Amino acid sequence: MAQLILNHLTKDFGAKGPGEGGPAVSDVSLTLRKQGFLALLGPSGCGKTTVLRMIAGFEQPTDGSIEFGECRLSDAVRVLPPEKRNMAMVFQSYALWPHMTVAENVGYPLKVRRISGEAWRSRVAEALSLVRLTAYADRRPSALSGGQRQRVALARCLVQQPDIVLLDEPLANLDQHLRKAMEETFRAFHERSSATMIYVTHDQAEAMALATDVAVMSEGKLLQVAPPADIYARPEGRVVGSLIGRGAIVRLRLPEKAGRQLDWPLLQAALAGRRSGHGHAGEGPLSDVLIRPEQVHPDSGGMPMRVLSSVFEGERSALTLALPDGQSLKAYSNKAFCHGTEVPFVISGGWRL
Ligand SMILES: Nc1ncnc2c1ncn2[C@@H]1O[C@H](COP(=O)(O)OP(=O)(O)OP(=O)(O)O)[C@@H](O)[C@H]1O
Repeated sequence: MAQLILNHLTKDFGAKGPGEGGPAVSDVSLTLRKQGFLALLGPSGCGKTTVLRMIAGFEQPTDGSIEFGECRLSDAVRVLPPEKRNMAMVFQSYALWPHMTVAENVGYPLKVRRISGEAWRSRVAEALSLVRLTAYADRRPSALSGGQRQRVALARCLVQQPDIVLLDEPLANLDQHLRKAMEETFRAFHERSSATMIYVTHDQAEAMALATDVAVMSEGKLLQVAPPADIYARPEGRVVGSLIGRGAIVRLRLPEKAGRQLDWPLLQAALAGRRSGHGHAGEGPLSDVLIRPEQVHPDSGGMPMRVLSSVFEGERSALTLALPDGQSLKAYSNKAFCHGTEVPFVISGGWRL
């Protein structure tokens, strides 16, 4: 299977309204892992859908190119039309034909390719079985739930045996419970299809749960691409640090030679403005430090922090704490704390962004 490569991809719609100016997508370069599952994550308007539409062939880049193996799919001069790319796209709206049955909807792309008879029946049956809709083959989409409709859209995608599957917020219209169930379906779909998948979402938990790689975009630019565990542990910069996972970003003066992975003695010294093994903390340049809630623990030997809020979340409570200098932190605890109490906490680690 060939690799998809985005090469300095740029799209400028030429819009110059108030607050606008830069290109929708700016100089995005990315080599997708073969048969990988890439989640494209970022706030609304950061250019995710525009990247997806350029990959699909619906938009032409203003600059840069898209390659699939040896084949150039798009650049500022030429665009291979969508129907000539072996790609399938799944939309938020499912885009099913209301007058066709589930089986007819799923088999439609095969009909377009003039596949009929036994070959048609067996491929449709296989795709329906994968999304667990065999019993619904003769229903119309109007007689299905939202999750079932999305599974029809997935089966229609699978039946085409595409090289690349593009998914634009496919779970956005489903409730939380169904989204979780559908994540399983997507995983099975990915394993079964051996296609490279690109999944646009602004839900970081969904991205982390599904993807082999997460790409974070902001204001048209690609900020970081890494496997979920890496991007969680070592985010680059404030935007990625605040988008991925829960956590607090605090500003601390750190010695010049402090690394990026910070331990409690160094953090404690920086918070108290004391000398640490790395030099004099509390006097170096100000740095952004990401502290995850699971790194903050109540400990009698810790630093006193004020509990600003304690929210019961079932398996634990989520706390908001105020550091002695007023900055806030998040923590998890099995024990509830009263608002306003001072409790000693230790911060087992932090990551300098
Ligand atoms: N056809 C178009 N003409 C002009 N501007 C456009 C067009 N399509 C998108 N844009 C602009 O490009 C920018 C990126 O839009 P895009 O839809 O790619 O963002 P997104 O990250 O997918 O957002 P969302 O999560 O809200 O769907 C936005 O500022 C948008 O207004």
